[in-house]
Amino acid sequence: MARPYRSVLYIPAANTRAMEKARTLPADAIIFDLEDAVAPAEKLHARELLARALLADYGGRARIVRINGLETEWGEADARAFARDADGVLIPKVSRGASLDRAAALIPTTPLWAMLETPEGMLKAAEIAAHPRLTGMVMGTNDLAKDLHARFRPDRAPLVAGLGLCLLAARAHGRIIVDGVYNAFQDQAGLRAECEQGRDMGFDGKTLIHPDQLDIANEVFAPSEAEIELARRQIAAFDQARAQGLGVAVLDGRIVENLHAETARATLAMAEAIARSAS
Ligand SMILES: CC(C)(COP(=O)(O)OP(=O)(O)OC[C@H]1O[C@@H](n2cnc3c(N)ncnc32)[C@H](O)[C@@H]1OP(=O)(O)O)[C@@H](O)C(=O)NCCC(=O)NCCSC(=O)C[C@H](O)C(=O)O
Ligand SMILES: [Mg+2]
Repeated sequence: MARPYRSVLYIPAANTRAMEKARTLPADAIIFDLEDAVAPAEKLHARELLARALLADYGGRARIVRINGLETEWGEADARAFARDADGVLIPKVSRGASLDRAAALIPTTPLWAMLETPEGMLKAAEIAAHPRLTGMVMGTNDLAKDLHARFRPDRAPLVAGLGLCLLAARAHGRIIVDGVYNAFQDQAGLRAECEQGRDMGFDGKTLIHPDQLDIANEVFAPSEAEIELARRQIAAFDQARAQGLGVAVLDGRIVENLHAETARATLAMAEAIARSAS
């Protein structure tokens, strides 16, 4: 069944106030971060705080834990601590498919997610996406820009090749894929433009760093009323054509074929999933 990942909010696991607040925020998913948002001196404390926080009710929000890399002194214990109590475990800086094998052994049943944020990860996106235990992919555009020596630009031109490779890989293997963060969390117009770019490329949603970014991501990544109405009309027109023994319908001067009807049905399924998650 379709599940929305329009808005995926990072929360530093050392921040108890933010973890509590997130229980009422309109996020489709939360990433509780033990990695880059937690200082080394706080790592063990953050792990304890997060274990306690996850006992609380987060409603329908997917609870994903970003652990420290398995090559670090904290990663393996993080993995063991959250192998059962999260809805997903997110492994940072995954650069090849085999990097997920160790995580898969430590975390036998909980869905695995991978951060795609290194140049090697872009080049190996297909083998990462093909890993049988993988559920979703998250773009780490800050780390990627750093490793590429790229500059931040509104059109994200330096990152587009990597974003595209990861999208191709995710779609080829049926994985969820969520775009990277927009750092200037008070710049609503810039966030909207970047969400629209990500949506148009094909991402399921955007990772976010501040509650003020939630409404824009939820709006941009949801089907609009006009899209829902068009989808209903496309399905009706196609069904009618089929009933007449035709393979193609024409609606508003455009063809509607089976593939368009499939997209229309996916649009309606997502709209229903969003409505369910809001109720
Ligand atoms: C960016 C922030 C440090 C700003 O924090 P702050 O100054 O406290 O913000 P506000 O005063 O405006 O906060 C208002 C209220 O909202 C709550 N809050 C703030 N942020 C969050 C959040 N992320 N989730 C839930 N709630 C949040 C505050 O507690 C205030 O509540 P109240 O007391 O009721 O008024 C801060 O937003 C922050 O730390 N954001 C997350 C940063 C983070 O997680 N970074 C790591 C992930 S990004 C990354 O690593 C990407 C990737 O790997 C890559 O390579 O690109
Ligand atoms: Mg990163």
